[in-house]
Amino acid sequence: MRFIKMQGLGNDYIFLNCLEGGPERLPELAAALSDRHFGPGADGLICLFPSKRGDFAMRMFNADGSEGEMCGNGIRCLGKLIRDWGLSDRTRLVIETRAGLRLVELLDGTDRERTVRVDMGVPEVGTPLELEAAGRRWRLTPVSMGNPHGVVFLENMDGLDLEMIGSALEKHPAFPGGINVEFVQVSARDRLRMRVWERGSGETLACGTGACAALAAAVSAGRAEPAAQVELPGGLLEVRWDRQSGHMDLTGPAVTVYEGEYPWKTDE
Ligand SMILES: N[C@@H](CCC[C@H](N)C(=O)O)C(=O)O
Repeated sequence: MRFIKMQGLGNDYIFLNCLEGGPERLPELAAALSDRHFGPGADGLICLFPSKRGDFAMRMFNADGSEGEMCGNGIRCLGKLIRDWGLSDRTRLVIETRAGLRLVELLDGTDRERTVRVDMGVPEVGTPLELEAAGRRWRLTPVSMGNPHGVVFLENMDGLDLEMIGSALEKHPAFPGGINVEFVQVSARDRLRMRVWERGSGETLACGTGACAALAAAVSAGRAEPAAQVELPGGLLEVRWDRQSGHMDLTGPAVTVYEGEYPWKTDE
């Protein structure tokens, strides 16, 4: 089975072309491909499918095989890949996700790396909650970007035990389906520093939907302007919230890493 590995700010995924039908047992395959010791290694799997509502459809699976609704870094990579595979020469593509239709716009770039902008839809910001996790109380703002997030503001992120606190909040009983958790330090009104613990994948170097959730929570709390840079361990994402339409857009890189073959037997 042929695959391509790509990354956006180090948030890396294995991509499969499933336009003619995908392999069986996708959740199990996602976990096998994502394994960083016994497989190619990635934060998850993204599959390209045909769509009746958009130009193409995408399904994304986390490293543990669970299926997510949307992936901001992954959809940018998929936009580049559709062009690289010669499936479309358009620079604007509508991609169907489990979170709805998303417009992907290919900007400048090379064969290896391209800047891509995505209309991420309208964020839904909930009322902040006080939660007990890992022996402490946390104030968390729930945000839906089509997938569930919880944003925690910190004065200083140095020394944060992301694995312990992130995993406790991810699986908190208040969120039966789990959440992605963003820890955010507001460095300036147009710059946020963020670390993320992703549902089903653990710590990742970046998260596109998470960066949008962080800005939506920060603007709603009066802490930031609606256009900001989000600084992640993997690099910078540009996020802009158009307060008139309510839509947020996300701009960042999409990078091809390598192409490979994986011995996946469909009859196992
Ligand atoms: N890394 C992604 C988000 C991936 C989905 C997530 N783990 C979930 O289960 O919702 C991004 O760039 O948005």
